[in-house]
Amino acid sequence: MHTLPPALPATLLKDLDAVLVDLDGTLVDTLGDFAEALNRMLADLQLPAIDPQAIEQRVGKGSEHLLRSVLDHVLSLAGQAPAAIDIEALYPRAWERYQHHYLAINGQYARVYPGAAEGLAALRAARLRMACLTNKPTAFALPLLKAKALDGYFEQVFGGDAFERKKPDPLPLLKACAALGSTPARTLMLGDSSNDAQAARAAGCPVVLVSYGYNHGRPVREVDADGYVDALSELAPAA
Ligand SMILES: O=C(O)COP(=O)(O)O
Ligand SMILES: [Mg+2]
Repeated sequence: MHTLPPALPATLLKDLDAVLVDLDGTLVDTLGDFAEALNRMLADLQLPAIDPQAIEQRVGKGSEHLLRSVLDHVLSLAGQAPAAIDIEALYPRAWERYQHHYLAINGQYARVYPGAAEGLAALRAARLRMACLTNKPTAFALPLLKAKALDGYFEQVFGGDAFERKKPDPLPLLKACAALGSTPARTLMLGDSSNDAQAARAAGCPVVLVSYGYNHGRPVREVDADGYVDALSELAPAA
């Protein structure tokens, strides 16, 4: 089992007031939901389907980025030059269809990662204030958290549309810290990708990454962070 590196002091949780928790790839394995909603959307547009593996590498920078990247991928597979104009011409209908399908299946092809609820319970028991901070649209994040019985842990839920910019920009973290009445130095970011880590570093938040999520197809330990865990339950203080 991987243990926390020395860079993550055992006392880290004692030096915190708050925690910001990422959603996709950190709390919930949503790749099945992404695949189902994207492939239903692609079928509506009479475009070829996309493999979950190709989707996984494209998750993390929000739904608008995901959709453009998926359209670009399937158009090039279909032998069509991925001219920006094609994508932009398809985008409004793609977005409308994607939203429709995602909301219809939200959570049905997704599962909470082992140890995630236990980890959140431990953070709550440590009296830390908690917000969910995701690049997923708020309208997708709220029903997903509720469907997976994770909503009760969070005072606030900030989606990718909550602020002017998304992770890896530090702005969402800075605004979420302010909303929780905490300072970045005393607010831990828990995430799964370089987007979470870069945003945290730029905001001045400590950051711990899970090893099992979506990091654009790259090993997560390549990403600069204060620690890595194989399950959020590892954050529970040793008895
Ligand atoms: O929807 C995404 O692109 C990723 O969402 P996340 O920030 O919860 O990982
Ligand atoms: Mg994530």
